[in-house]
Amino acid sequence: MPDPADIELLDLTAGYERHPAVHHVSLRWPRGELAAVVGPNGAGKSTLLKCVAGRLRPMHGEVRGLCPGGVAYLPQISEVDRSFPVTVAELVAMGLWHELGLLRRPSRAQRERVQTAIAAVGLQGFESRTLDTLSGGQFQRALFARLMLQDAPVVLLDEPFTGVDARTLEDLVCVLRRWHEEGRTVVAVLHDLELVRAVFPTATLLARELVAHGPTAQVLTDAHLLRARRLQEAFDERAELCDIDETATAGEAPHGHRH
Ligand SMILES: Nc1ncnc2c1ncn2[C@@H]1O[C@H](COP(=O)(O)OP(=O)(O)OP(=O)(O)O)[C@@H](O)[C@H]1O
Repeated sequence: MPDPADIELLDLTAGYERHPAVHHVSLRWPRGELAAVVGPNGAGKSTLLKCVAGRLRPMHGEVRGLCPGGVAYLPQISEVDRSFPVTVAELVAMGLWHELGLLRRPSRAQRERVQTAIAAVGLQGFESRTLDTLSGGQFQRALFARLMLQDAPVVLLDEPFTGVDARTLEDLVCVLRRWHEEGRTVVAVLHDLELVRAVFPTATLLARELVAHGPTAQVLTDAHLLRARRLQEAFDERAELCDIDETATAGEAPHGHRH
C-alpha cells in the first residue's frame, strides 16, 4: 500500500444537475486520520463522499491528495445490487481487481488472502453462499472483506453500520480500527453520534455547508448541532448553483444558502 497523502477539499461545491447539495466546503484530513462525517438527513454527506471518491465531479472547487486507484469506497447499502449472481468468495475476490484486471484468475496466494479476509470479518463457512441468501449484516461483512483486499491507502465508508447488530458492529469497528493502525486514512459517514464520540478522533459536521470540523468533542457540541439543524431547515432545495461573493460575505454569520 502506498502512503496516503493529506486529503484537502478546496471550496468544494457538489450536487446534481445544477442544484448544489453541499457547497463551499474547505477542509483537510491529515493522512492516517480516522474521521467521521455527520449531519442531518439530506445534509450532503453522501454527495461530499462521492466527490472525494471520484464518483461525482465537483461543480466548483476541488479535492486534492488522492491518486487513481488509491481509494476504496463503500457506498450506502441501498445503492449496492445484491441480486448480482455471485458468491461471497467471488464478491470478496473482486477487491483484487486492481491487481488482477478483469480476466486473470487469482493465484493461490491471492485466494489465501481472500480466505483470510473472509475469516477476519467472521464469514467462514459462507464462501459459497450467493449474496441474495445473506442477511443484511452478513452482506455488510462481505463488503468489508472486499474493501480489505483493495488494500487502498484511503477508505471511504458511507453509513457502513446501518442495520447491523451489536456483535457485527463490534467486529466491523475492529476492522476499521485496524485500518487506522495500519496508517490508512479512513473517513466514514455516520448517524450514531455516540459511536462517533467513542471511536472517531475527528469529526466533520455538515448541513449543506461546513458547520464545524476538528476534534470530535469540539465539533459535536449542542451549539453546533443546533446550528446544523437550523441551516438544514433553511436550505432552499430548488436553489441553482450559487455564486457567493466571498469578500461581501466574509465575517458574516452563516445564514443558509446565499444567492
Ligand atoms: N442522484 C441524485 N439526484 C438528485 N438529487 C440527489 C441525488 N442524490 C442526492 N440528491 C439530493 O442531494 C441532497 C443531499 O443528499 P445526500 O444523499 O448527499 O445527503 P445525506 O447527508 O447523505 O443524507 P442522508 O443522511 O439522508 O443519507 C438531498 O436533497 C438529495 O435529495
